[in-house]
Formats: sequence, structure tokens, C-alpha cells
Amino acid sequence: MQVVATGLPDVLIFEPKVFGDARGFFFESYNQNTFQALTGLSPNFVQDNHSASAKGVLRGLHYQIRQPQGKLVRVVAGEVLDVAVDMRKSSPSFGRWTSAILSAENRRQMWVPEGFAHGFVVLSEFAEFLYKTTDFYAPEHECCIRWDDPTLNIDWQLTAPPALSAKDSRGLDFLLAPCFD
Ligand SMILES: Cc1cn([C@H]2C[C@H](O)[C@@H](COP(=O)(O)OP(=O)(O)O[C@H]3O[C@@H](C)C(=O)[C@@H](O)[C@H]3O)O2)c(=O)[nH]c1=O
Repeated sequence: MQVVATGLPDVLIFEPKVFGDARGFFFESYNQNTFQALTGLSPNFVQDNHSASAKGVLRGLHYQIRQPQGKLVRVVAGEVLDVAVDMRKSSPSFGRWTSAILSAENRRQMWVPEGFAHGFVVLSEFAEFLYKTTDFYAPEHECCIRWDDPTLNIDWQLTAPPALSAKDSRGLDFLLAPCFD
């Protein structure tokens, strides 16, 4: 496993060591010891999630203002642009975003710490997205920032308007959204 920096110091990309042979491939998609050795962090993952989406589907930007979730995200089919936004007022990178292409091919994982909003858009015909979270889903604490917020001005690499859930089409402006202290 190798760590690659992103545009934000606390958001990290992991590239697993892949063992290919005549049968196919093998890699450790998560190893607690390796993760700790590489990051100094020991997240306690309590939930695994799996979603599937068609091209142009954009999910986000989501976070839980209480019971915040750190997320270790990856793609097992297709390709997405994954985005994290720092929502921590005390952070030097407050209000900044970073993005990375995650795909079944590059097998990259992104670590999105607690205190960040997260979203992704599907760039391939279809994508399956898997992630581990450090706290449980708590819809009563969920917040959603609009994907096209003018302050954040995220480059989603879109050529057409995205497909959104009803909830995501009612996302808040970043400037009105609750933040972490
Ligand atoms: C996220 C989640 C949803 N659900 C249910 C609620 C709803 O009926 C259905 C779909 O939920 P959503 O529309 O919120 O799913 P989705 O838009 O995929 O939400 C996810 O988006 C990405 C970007 C994230 O970062 C995740 O943390 C999560 O917020 O699944 C759960 O039961 N548990 C969960 O952990």
C-alpha cells in the first residue's frame, strides 16, 4: 500500500499493492495495521456501504454534523470523480475541496476524514462504489450541500447536468451550511 497526497493535507489516497497471477488478482482492500502505519490513525470502522449508479449520477455533498463519519471509499466497477470538502472552521483548509479519480482500474481509495463533506459523480457508463465509515448512518444529523455551490465552485468534470436525488437537488449553500468547530 502506498499513500499519495491530495490537495488537502488530511485527505489521502491509497494505492494497494496488487498481486496478479494466472487466476486473476489479489489485494488487501483494508488492513488496520497498514492503515495505522501509513497514517498514524486508527479509525474504528463500523459500517460498510455499497451503491451502484449510472453515468452522470452525482451523490453529495453529504456529511453528518453529529456522529460525523470518516469514510474510506473506493470503486469496484467503473470510474468516478470523488470530492471532499473541508467543513472544519478551525482548519487552515476550511472551505477548500479536493478531488480524485477513483476507478476499478486504478483501485485507488480515498480517505475522507470526519469533518468533511463528501460526494462523487459517475464518469463511466456505470459504477459501483464501496466505503467503510467510522460512525453509523444517522439521517437526523445528515446535511447536504448543493453540488454546484458557487462559493465552492467544484470542477466536477461534467459535460451535462448531473442526475440527482430529490434530497441532493435541495442541497444547502455552503455559506448557510452547518460547520464543525
Ligand atoms: C447512506 C445510507 C443510506 N441509507 C438508506 C437511506 C435511503 O433510503 C437510501 C439512499 O440513501 P441516500 O440517498 O442518502 O444515499 P447516497 O446519496 O448514496 O448517500 C451517500 O452519499 C455519499 C456521497 C456519502 O458520502 C455517503 O455517506 C452517503 O451520504 O439508503 C441507509 O439505510 N444507510 C446509509 O448509511
